[in-house]
Amino acid sequence: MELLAITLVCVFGLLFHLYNLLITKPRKLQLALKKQGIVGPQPKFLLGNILEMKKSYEAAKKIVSNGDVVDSHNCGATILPFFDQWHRQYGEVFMFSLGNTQIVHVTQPEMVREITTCTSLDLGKPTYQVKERGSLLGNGILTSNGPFWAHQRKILAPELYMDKVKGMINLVQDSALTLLNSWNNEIEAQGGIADIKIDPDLRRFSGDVISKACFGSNFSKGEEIFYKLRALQEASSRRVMSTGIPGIRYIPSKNNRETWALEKEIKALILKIVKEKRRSEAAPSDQKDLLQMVLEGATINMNTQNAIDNFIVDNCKNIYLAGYETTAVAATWCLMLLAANPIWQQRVRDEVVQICKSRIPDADMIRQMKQLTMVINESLRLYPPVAVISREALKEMKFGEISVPKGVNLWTIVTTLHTDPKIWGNDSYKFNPERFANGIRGACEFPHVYMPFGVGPRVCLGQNLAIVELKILISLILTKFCLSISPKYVHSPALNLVIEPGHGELIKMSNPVEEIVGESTMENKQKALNHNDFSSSSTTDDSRRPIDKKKCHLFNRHKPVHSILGGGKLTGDYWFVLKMDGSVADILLWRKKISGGLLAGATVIWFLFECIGYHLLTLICHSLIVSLAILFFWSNLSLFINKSFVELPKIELPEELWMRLVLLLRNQCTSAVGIFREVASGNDLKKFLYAIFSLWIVSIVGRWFSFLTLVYLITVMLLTVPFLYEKYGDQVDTYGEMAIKELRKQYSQVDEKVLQKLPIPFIKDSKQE
Ligand code: HEM
Repeated sequence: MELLAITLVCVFGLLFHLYNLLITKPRKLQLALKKQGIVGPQPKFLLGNILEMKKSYEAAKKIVSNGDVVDSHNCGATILPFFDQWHRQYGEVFMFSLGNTQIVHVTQPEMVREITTCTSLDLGKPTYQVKERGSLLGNGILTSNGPFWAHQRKILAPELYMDKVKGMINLVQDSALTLLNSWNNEIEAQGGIADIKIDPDLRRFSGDVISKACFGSNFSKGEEIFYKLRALQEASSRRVMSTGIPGIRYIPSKNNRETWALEKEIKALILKIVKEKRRSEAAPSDQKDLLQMVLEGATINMNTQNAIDNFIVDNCKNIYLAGYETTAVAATWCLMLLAANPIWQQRVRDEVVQICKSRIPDADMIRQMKQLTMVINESLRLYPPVAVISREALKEMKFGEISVPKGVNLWTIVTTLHTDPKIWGNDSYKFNPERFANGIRGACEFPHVYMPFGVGPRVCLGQNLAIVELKILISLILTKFCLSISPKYVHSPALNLVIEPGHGELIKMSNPVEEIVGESTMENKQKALNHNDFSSSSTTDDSRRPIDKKKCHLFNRHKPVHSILGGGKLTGDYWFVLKMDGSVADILLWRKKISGGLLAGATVIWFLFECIGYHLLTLICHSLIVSLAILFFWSNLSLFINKSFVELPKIELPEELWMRLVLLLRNQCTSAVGIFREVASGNDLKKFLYAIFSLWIVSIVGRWFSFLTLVYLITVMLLTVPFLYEKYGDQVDTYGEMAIKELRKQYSQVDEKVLQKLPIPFIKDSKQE
């Protein structure tokens, strides 16, 4: 009897709770809003307006366009079509429901300003997000509220300030070069022009950057986390349209089971990295990565190990998710817009070439890129990765004339605000970066409605890093490739937590020369020729002029000397040697001050050993004696004068540089062995004779000089011949061609009179060929 009574009380209690949750509470909130004149579409029991939204979304998705018609960019009409319709019907402020969650839609500029810049902790991230995306985001910085959020922001923010981001530029450059290298290989493999699906590659790029920024030297392990997070994100976005339906996240459906398994695996992977990091803490490093900051923050105000673990795991996931997908889609849309607008593409390319002058863009250079900034701003206006900024009133609050009851959500639709013709003018759906010529203030009447990175206290923490990534990547891509929209591209923006191309992003990419030759004017062709190679930038300096393909060049070369010497070359497996290859070319062509120093150093060494008769070991010992004596006396003298000990700087040889050197040496040795094999294989008589002749010449020259003099002469030649050849290439080419013709004549005479008469069969074959 007692048991029956308890069961009945429990059942009635549950029913009452459900009635309150599903009917009374939403009705109360709707009534409170209605009283203030806020209306909206009629919600259905349990689902609210979800079915209507789903139907409208599916209908809009069917209207897709191909690459030829990407000239109007109303992506809001495809991804959030119901808002357009409700906006027209109910005005700038209206309400709707997602399940039992009540939402007020706001696009009225003044009210938007009040909401987004509100600093009260009573306005926070919607609580339904924590429930719905708990497995993806946990209670990290993106979803948490109140003092816990403020604590997380305090820990993470300083790590993403501009001065820290400047320290990450190297890793952004490296990741960008890896991407360019892979595209270059693909284009070369397909004969100079290729349709490339850029979005997965761009995700890999931004994931790579975040992995390195987050996990430092452990970044390779971050890759596995990255793939699992992507899968978790896909599983979570499949649930977007069931947002707000109570209890649905507890049902062990296939999707939910997949989500739970991934969540567990990701947690285990992150904690494994943390464990390894703690173990290696015996040798603390000055360079703190983001994970290090999270680890230090986790120990403050946390009582249990589980709370510490959750803090670490949630924030790692949050940074990853906040940073990689958003930046990747931002880059994707920006490249799509540049591919569809060749004039802007060329404008930005010209600017980059002029600023970078054959160097890889750095912090200072990207700061000067005004045209690129305008293009990125316009791209983020038309395709903001984050479509909705949402908040929840955690207590009753007032915005303008409207009193917002506790529990009501406020949604600001970024796509609507970014394309409203009343704010941006009649061309609001067109790509026109010129509108940002005078910055954001000059572009629209209400600058605060431009919010690709949000505004106010919860503004994006990673915007500096994102902009640096975008600028470095896009500037490098434009100087290396020419972009156009592939005919196979289907323009269909889709909402999967971020706004992304629904069918992927296909861009036709080619070496700039080939592309423009095919479809544009001679003037463009000449311009593109100037941009043929990243390292051979277009400048007024005659020594860097582009190669004229019609003219005969020595050894039939069709590339500038700098490029032949390896400058900006993007092939080969060891992409990280690239930067050094570029530097070698710069040094040989006297584009770096070090060239003079090298020549002078080589001359001094040669003079000491060869002319004065100094010995290597003696020189090393004498140098060490002098430097040790100077430092010893200086340390003691400074102690005497300043009364403080002068500590000598700790010198650590950079591991990366040594790796590069060793790899470069290994590559050169491998290619030398390859050439030896090829010549020795007996297939090419001409090559064989060239090799024998060259070695014979070297053996004679070797007899005339000592080894050191020979090395010195080679150094002098390396530092003078390419430089002089680049400067006086035309004259050298003319005389060189004459000399080669003469040599060929002599060779054919020898061939006819001697070689053909020898009874060796392959000589005759080679002649026929
Ligand atoms: C183009 C790239 C990016 C875009 C468009 C973007 C956009 C945004 C937006 C709109 C918000 C604010 C959401 C709101 O107010 O509710 C935000 C927050 C945030 N973003 Fe980004 N983001 C980008 C890149 C990054 C990167 C690279 C990182 C980290 C490395 C990052 C870390 C964060 C964090 C931690 C927050 C939460 C701030 C808080 O709630 O206090 N974002 N982002």
